[in-house]
Amino acid sequence: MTDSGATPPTVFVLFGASGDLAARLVLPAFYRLAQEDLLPAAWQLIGSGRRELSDDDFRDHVRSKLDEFGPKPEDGPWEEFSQRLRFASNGFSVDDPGELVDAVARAEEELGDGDPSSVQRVHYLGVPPTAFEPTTNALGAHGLDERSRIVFEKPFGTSLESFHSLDEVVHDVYDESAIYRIDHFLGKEATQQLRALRFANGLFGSSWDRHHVASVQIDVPETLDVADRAEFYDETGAVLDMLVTHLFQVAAEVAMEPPKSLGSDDVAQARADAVKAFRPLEADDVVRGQFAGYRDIDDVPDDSDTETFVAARMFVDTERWRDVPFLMRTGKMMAESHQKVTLVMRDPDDGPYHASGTSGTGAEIPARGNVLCFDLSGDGALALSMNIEVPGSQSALETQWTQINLHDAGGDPLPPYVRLIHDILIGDRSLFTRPDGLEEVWHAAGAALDGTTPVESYEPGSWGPESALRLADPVGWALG
Ligand SMILES: NC(=O)C1=CN([C@@H]2O[C@H](COP(=O)(O)OP(=O)(O)OC[C@H]3O[C@@H](n4cnc5c(N)ncnc54)[C@H](OP(=O)(O)O)[C@@H]3O)[C@@H](O)[C@H]2O)C=CC1
Ligand SMILES: O=C1O[C@H](COP(=O)(O)O)[C@@H](O)[C@H](O)[C@H]1O
Repeated sequence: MTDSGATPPTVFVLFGASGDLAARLVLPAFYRLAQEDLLPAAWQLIGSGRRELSDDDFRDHVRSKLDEFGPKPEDGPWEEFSQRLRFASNGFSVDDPGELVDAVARAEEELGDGDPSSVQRVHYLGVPPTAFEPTTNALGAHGLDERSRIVFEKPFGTSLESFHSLDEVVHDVYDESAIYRIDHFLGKEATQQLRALRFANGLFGSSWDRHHVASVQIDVPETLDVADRAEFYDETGAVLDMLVTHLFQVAAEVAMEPPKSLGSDDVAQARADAVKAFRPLEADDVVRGQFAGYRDIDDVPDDSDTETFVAARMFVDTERWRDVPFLMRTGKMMAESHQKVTLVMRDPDDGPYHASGTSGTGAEIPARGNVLCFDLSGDGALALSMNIEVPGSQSALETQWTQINLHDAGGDPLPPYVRLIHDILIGDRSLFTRPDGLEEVWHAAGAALDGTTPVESYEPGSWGPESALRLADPVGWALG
């Protein structure tokens, strides 16, 4: 990890500073960066919001969120950290900049050591997608775009049309090189291991295709509820919140052709090319669901048709992946929480253990016995299952697992938001999405987004609607 001590003094403006994302992910990441000495030598964080808060109110808010979500602040380091927090009230729009312009000017006076224009600005839009365009326009209108990078949360647009409109607005104000579109699943350590495993190991690299892989599964069930962010969630739903964002980007990481290099442009190009090869989803390839009781949540309309679950079967139209289903599934209030990428390997076509084999052992190859699995959650892990002969039996085969936990492999695994915010501060764009890759997402989303598939009910604590199980036939889901 590069020390960002050499980066210029920075004022980091966090729009949506009172929200769920800020509380659970961005503020904890910032605190961790401070503790690991990975922030610029001089910095301030200005929270921005429509409500009226003093700097001290905001500090209390941040402290309470760190107490809740960690890392737990200790008194000394907290004092030092909290002195750098400010809040700019009364929103920020083209017509009314609220307190933000003045707050940024003050921060730059304090940080710039006599030269406020030496201070770099980072604007982080942790607000709902509907606020992306107006906030970007306001940055341009009030001159805060100068010397700045801008960071968008996902989803970047909610349809092909809104993607184009947002992309145009953003490029009117910003050059592409200053734009960082976050998809934090790309920042997970285990997602990056997909590349290492495949390109640094002949065994796996040579098996990474339709001749060896029966199905690719990207499975992110969550036991999590949505009650804390019901208003946002009901406008968004699982397709936009997870499928066409995180799950598609991870699918592109699996499906990509070898990039020319591991440099940021080549990797982003390979990912974008993979998305271009996604075949648009048809109605038969998509199951949407809503958990029973969802409509009883405060802020959810009684007749809401928002999906809290989606499963999709996608094909990637490249020679490498022809006819291999990429199965994706995610939902709230499900039976278990996981974030797994699984390559279910094909059984041998022939040979003594094959059903038509002549070994006479009678041993059957266990279903889904040879599987490569990446656990994206936490610090990440890789696991491989193999069919072995039960010692001494000479006839029975059973499946055994071996696992590597990434935190045992040395190094310093960082949570994705810590890694990505650090990359923004030092200007490394390799783990961020590009407009060419994102535009194709809207074509590939097809029937998942066009409302042609019904929303089926499922029981909280289950694996989603029954019909989602059938999508995975004949291989079946590796989880559940
Ligand atoms: N929560 C999560 O786990 C994740 C969220 N994201 C993305 O982060 C973004 C924010 O999500 P989240 O924090 O959950 O959402 P919230 O609903 O919690 O909204 C964040 C904050 O944005 C402000 N806000 C709300 N509406 C508007 C508006 N129309 N104009 C300006 N500001 C507004 C509010 O602050 P105030 O009232 O003070 O102005 C609110 O507290 C979304 O794009 C989401 O997709 C991405 C990954 C994970
Ligand atoms: O972006 C989102 O991601 C989280 C899951 O990711 P995690 O890394 O925080 O576990 C998901 O719960 C949320 O709905 C979504 O907005």
